[in-house]
Amino acid sequence: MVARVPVSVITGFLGSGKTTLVNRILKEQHGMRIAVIENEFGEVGVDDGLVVQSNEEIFERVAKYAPPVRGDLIRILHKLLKRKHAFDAILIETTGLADPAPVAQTFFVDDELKERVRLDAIVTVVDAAHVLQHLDDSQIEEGAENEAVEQVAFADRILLNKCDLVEPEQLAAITARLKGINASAEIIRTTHAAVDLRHVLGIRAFSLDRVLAEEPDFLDEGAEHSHSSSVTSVGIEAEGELCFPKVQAWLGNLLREKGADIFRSKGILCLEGSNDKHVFQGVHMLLDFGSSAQGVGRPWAEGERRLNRLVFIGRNLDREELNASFRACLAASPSAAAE
Ligand SMILES: Nc1nc2c(ncn2[C@@H]2O[C@H](COP(=O)(O)OP(=O)(O)OP(=O)(O)O)[C@@H](O)[C@H]2O)c(=O)[nH]1
Repeated sequence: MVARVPVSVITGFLGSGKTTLVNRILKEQHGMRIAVIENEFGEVGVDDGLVVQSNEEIFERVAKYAPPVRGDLIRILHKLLKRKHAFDAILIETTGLADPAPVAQTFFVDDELKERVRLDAIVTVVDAAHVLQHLDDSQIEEGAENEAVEQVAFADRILLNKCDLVEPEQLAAITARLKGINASAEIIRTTHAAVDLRHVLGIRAFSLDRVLAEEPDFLDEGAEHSHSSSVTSVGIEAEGELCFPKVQAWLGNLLREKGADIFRSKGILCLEGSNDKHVFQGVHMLLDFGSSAQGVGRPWAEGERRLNRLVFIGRNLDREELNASFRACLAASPSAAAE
């Protein structure tokens, strides 16, 4: 019998470090051919510009799937398995708002997939700086699931990431809290998702029995789970060069004032006077800028249309206001000139 291809599901809340982990896996010299399947939440895809491109043959960034996930995901996996060159491993990165259960279920409901692939583990990346706030989120509607809790509960392994941002005593308290939700998953502390890949890939940690003990309707395809609908996204896609000091001031003020509600923001930016691709990454109030010149994201490809692409994910987002304040940062915009 041909060995089944191991699949790792990388989950974790918005901004916890999933892409950082995937990039790390792709850059490592492990000699494996790895297929990556990504799922983005929101109208404007930004991650394709943020995932590293490996110059080796090991990585094929295959496809994106859109929620609702399962049908799409099954189709993508079938397509993957038809390829001539087999993959040694498949990584599925979920959106930060995904419940990992339907993704995991995919591997048990489709007969052909059951024979060809096996779910190796659900790896949950946790943001040490924000996890308690997400686990204790009081704004989730009555009866809806808290995805942050689900992601921890379903984990076979937890990467407690961003340890650089919190004090050691806090780490101990967070670890105790995570163990309270999931006593069996091993917790590995990381910064920038730096982990020995042997602790993440090929670990054979997923146990259907354990999941069924906790969630008896796991294999019931019709089982309905209610998800919070109060979190939405606003995407902005526009041509034009931006004035960097204005963008900095705009995003800095926006996240300072509304960062409690804006869980995640990120974008690819074209800046006035620069040929590099610039990116920003926001997680609540924390904001970082980088550029392809610094090795962040990919540079503009020859002939690539230079588009600014931004996405904001959170609650109470004001689409018009976000669009208007973005436009005010365009270098040649009338409103920018009027300031
Ligand atoms: N200080 C600090 N920042 C980190 C760490 N890990 C990741 N980051 C930063 O956190 C931001 C979000 O990281 P990503 O890897 O994009 O997070 P993600 O989970 O893929 O985000 P979404 O897919 O949007 O949900 C980026 O700016 C990272 O550079 C860490 O350990 N410490």
